Amino acid sequence: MDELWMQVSAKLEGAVGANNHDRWIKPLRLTALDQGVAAFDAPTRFVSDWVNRHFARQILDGLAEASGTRVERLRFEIRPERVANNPERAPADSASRAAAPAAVATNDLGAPLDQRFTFDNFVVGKPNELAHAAARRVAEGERVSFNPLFLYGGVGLGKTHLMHAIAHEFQRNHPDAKVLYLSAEQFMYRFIQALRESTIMDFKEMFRNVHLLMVDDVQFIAGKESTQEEFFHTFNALVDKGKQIVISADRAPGEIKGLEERIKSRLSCGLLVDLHPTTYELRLGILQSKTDAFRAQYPGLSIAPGVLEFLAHRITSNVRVLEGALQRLFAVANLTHREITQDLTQDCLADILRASDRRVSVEEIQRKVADHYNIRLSDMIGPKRVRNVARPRQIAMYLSKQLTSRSLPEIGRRFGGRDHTTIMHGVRKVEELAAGDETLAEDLDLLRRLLEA
Ligand SMILES: Nc1ncnc2c1ncn2[C@@H]1O[C@H](COP(=O)(O)OP(=O)(O)OP(=O)(O)O)[C@@H](O)[C@H]1O
Repeated sequence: MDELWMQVSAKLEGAVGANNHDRWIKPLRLTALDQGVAAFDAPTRFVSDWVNRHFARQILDGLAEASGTRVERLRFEIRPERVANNPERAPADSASRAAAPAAVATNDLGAPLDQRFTFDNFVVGKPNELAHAAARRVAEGERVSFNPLFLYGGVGLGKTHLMHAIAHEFQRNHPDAKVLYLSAEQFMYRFIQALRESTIMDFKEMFRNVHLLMVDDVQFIAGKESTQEEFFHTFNALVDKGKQIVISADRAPGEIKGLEERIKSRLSCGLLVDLHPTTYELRLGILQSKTDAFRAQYPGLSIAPGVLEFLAHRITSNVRVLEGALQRLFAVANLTHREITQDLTQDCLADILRASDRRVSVEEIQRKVADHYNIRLSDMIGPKRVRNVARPRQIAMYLSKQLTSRSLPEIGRRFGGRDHTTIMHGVRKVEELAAGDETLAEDLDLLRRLLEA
């Protein structure tokens, strides 16, 4: 059984992510597989219920595939003494953290905190500077100046990252304080569990004894009346005691439909800060910082000039997608022992790039570049080879390759029917020159921004 489970568990890591895997799958032990029922030992009821709700399908499929038999049901027995890695008892000492840098339970009452989500790893720019400053202030924990701090903004813009950073820093400044970070979904789940098990008093006490409560994705409780009621009381009790609360949501309290008015108004009492969509500069900063981290992980990999700028320009949806793109790029380059070039980037990220295609046209690029260098638009496609015409033309070729998803032959056709090798030569030439020529690099940056606007 152990061997079978090891095999399935390893596969599940890819499907559910390392954090979930560490927290929920690893603590389970498969004890029997009989007549379509898989029996497990689990450390707590909370873990088994969570697994049942969130990962049952993947576990059933994984077991069926690995065992070659039909598996239809999961059964759990709560045996904390029999499972090796009980997350609820995970030690929070620094040695164990060093061994598992990605996820660890410093936050033993709530969800695990990601060790990578710190203030040091958070890149600050115009769109998030206010949120970052407010988060820093709360993390000092000196006095409660605004309660709650309400962070909101679109998907993948860093709300969770900032909340974890606050939790880490607050705990560092106040080692004895109880910090509780959890998602609104977990809040609801724990509340229902407490009702079911008649442990509501314990539940209330647990929440009311924390020094810092952080609830992520609060929009989740919209429309869930009794959870809202309980949340409201917890919230008031903590505010009355002068304890800090941090909340995040995908939109401002007033815009969350299905949220009671009194909760909206309570949530709006403190400081509301908005994480704005990223700018080109912030995206580039984040990419540079993540690249430094990846370099440590993949020593020896090199990245050609212009690739990060290309990604920052083209992937504008959110930071999670940007990060995923870079991660994929490093993994592929590592596996294939290749340098990360523009070509590799376009091959390996074709799907992501297509999805966030900015639809800048080659014609528009030619027009802007011709204006910038004061040459005629017709020279872009004409045959002139003098330097003051040929160089801007190569720059336009380079930008066309960077900013559009056109292939080299397609770009060639738009430059007066030139061959794709001529375009490739132009692109390479500009890459080489930009690496050593600051004025050219600045020109490219400016043109990119003009085209992005
Ligand atoms: N300014 C930043 N600097 C560094 N990394 C960032 C920044 N903003 C976001 N990230 C990274 O982007 C990813 C997504 O961020 P996070 O999970 O905090 O987003 P979110 O706003 O909570 O999104 P969701 O609404 O989906 O929960 C994380 O890996 C995070 O580290």
